[in-house]
Amino acid sequence: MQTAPTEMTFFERFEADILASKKTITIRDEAESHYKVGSVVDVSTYEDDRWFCQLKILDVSPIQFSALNDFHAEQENMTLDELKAVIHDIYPGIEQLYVVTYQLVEQ
Ligand SMILES: CC(=O)Nc1cc[nH]c(=O)n1
Repeated sequence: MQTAPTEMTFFERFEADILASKKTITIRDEAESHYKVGSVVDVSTYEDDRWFCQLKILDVSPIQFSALNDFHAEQENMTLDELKAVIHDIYPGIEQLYVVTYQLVEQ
């Protein structure tokens, strides 16, 4: 049994959108999908491990790369083409992914 992670990292380029609640989901691979619904996680930048917020995990649901749609893109504050390119860059060739839906915890 795996323990649920209490931390999450994002690339710096996503920080402003997360803090403005314009990006309300993240799409991760299986290894990064074990978040517990209802938990609050500390969020840091991937590049320099700088803490910048807490997020409450609202949902974790499986999604196939080929099933990503405009609603996912809207929740990522991207076009669908941009989202698919980003996810393909981060997780090349991975079809089974997970949508992690979260809410910014106001500090
Ligand atoms: C660091 C990292 O993997 N960040 C990701 C990955 C997928 N989506 C996202 O928003 N951020």
